[in-house]
Amino acid sequence: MAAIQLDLLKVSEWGIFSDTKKPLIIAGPCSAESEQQLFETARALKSNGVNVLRAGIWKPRTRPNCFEGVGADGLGWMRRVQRELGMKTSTEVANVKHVYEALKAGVDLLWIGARTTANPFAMQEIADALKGTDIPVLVKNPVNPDVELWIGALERLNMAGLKKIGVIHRGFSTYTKAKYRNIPQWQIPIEIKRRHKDILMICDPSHISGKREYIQEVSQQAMDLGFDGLIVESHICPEIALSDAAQQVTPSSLSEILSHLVIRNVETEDVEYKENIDELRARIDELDNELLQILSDRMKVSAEIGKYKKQNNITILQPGRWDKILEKVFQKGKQNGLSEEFLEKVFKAIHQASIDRQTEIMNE
Ligand SMILES: C=C(O[C@@H]1C=C(C(=O)O)C=C[C@H]1O)C(=O)O
Repeated sequence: MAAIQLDLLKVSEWGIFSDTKKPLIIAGPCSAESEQQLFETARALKSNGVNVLRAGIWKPRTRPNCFEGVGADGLGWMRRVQRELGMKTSTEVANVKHVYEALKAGVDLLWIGARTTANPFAMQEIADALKGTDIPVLVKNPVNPDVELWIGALERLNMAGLKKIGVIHRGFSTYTKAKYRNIPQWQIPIEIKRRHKDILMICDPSHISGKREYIQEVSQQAMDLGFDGLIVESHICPEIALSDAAQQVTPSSLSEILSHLVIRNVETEDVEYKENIDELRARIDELDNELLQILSDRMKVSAEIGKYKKQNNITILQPGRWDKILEKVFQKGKQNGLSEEFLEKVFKAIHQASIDRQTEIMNE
């Protein structure tokens, strides 16, 4: 299907962030647990310059019998935060009932959780329920690394007339034990940015990290990749949090993390920088041309091999040969400072394309 260009309103016109200088910050507890916990956290965040509070009211938990949020009671506490602290508030909605209750309670911004984004039926129902409103909505990536599903959710909201739409990158579920709770796979949000240059991009370092000690590095990486802001889980007393205790930070640790962030520019007018970068990019362009020529030559040889295999009734896949290639590539790569992880991705893609070409030949 052809890409739909989203009709978006700039974040400066959302009426949410008083200052749209990067990084935009949304912070607050994973869950609203009590009026006191929510209010004290909000007050501490506010005194550290945070103006948009986040809090989960309905918590989609993986297993039953976990704390599943305080429900509609928490919406009243959010109202108090708006009234007494002058902060904006945000929460997650996962179904039509949540949408109506959050709208009725005057929540300022909604976000869609990863499990909901992954479900087009739920997304369509939510989009229909939001029709006629102009509330800002941030869409978390689906749990699986599927760019189309993520964009599909944005398109459903946009087609319902919402223009204050952005994304939250919270990483992707994994079966394997990895450093981070949800692996970032940065190429997925990078692809979103490539297709929708003006979309607001927020990173959720808390859910990517799973542990508070990694929040700084993930936040910095997000800034270096041009994200507009961060949504961070912050709790007045993380140790006793009812959900996600290991990844929440106190409001003062959050300030500390933010104060260490280096915010870089996308471009500069500096003439010398521009000249030098142009020269280096010309070299990259030349190398890319060589790379393309080499890939094309390799594919031609693979096609010849395919024809020869067909004549001799030989299988396309040759596991022994493929294993030797990988082994040699890893060894040479090591001497040239290229990681196995990187080379494995590149050569697996090349091998697959080579097999696809030979399959076409076999079927001719
Ligand atoms: C090209 C061949 O066919 C397949 C593709 C390979 C490749 O692209 O390097 C290697 C082994 C085979 O699985 C071959 O048999 O050499």
